[in-house]
Amino acid sequence: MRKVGLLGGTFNPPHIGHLIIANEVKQVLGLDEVRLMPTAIPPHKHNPTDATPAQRLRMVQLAVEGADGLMESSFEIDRGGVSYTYDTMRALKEVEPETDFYFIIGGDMIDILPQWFQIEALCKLVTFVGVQRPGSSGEQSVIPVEFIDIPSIDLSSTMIRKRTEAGQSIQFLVPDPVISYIRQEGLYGSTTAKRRT
Ligand SMILES: Nc1ncnc2c1ncn2[C@@H]1O[C@H](COP(=O)(O)OP(=O)(O)OP(=O)(O)O)[C@@H](O)[C@H]1O
Ligand SMILES: O=C(O)c1ccc[n+]([C@@H]2O[C@H](COP(=O)([O-])O)[C@@H](O)[C@H]2O)c1
Repeated sequence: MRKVGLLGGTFNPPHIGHLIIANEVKQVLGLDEVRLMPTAIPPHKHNPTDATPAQRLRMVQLAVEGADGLMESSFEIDRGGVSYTYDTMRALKEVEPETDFYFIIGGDMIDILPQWFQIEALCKLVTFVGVQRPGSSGEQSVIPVEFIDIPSIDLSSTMIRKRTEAGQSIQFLVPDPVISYIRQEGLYGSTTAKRRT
């Protein structure tokens, strides 16, 4: 059986927290690969209007370029609509019945896991892997989650958007090719921030 990690997210934009989590979990669980999979429409979040699904997918591609064992997945964006993980996993299991999937979630997600669509059936399709996130409650979940100890990273896409909007540097927080893309596309108000990032 192949062991594949999935890090689903909005990735608006991707940041080094995403890459560190994916890489740490891959190493600790001995996964063959981890796929960063941007949602089409996120189920429990405002649908981003500042970056399109195609732009978020492109940023994820640029973020994982050259990273050993990390790759992007366009599976949810290709499907379109609201990206319920249960629907995704049922579809993925049909395409790859011989793969064991490990779905990675940060501490903030663990808190709302019981409210996910078809959560009990979903638990039979994936192993949830939890990583801590500053500001979220510790390693407790009513849903079975395998917790993994990784360096805690106090970073979010919201912080990156705010810094960009304010013309502050996002260097080292976001991979360089993604920073260039953000500028090129004028995302998050970056046209005014150009000289300072
Ligand atoms: N710094 C972090 N530490 C732990 N988990 C994280 C971190 N950043 C993101 N994650 C996890 O990665 C997944 C995808 O996150 P997402 O793309 O929504 O980024 P975000 O930083 O949470 O975005 P936003 O600030 O826009 O809400 C989620 O499971 C989230 O909990
Ligand atoms: O399926 C659900 O009900 C569900 C509810 C909330 C979040 N998720 C998934 O969790 C991942 C992280 O979500 P987000 O909102 O932090 O980008 C992403 O892959 C979402 O599709 C899934």
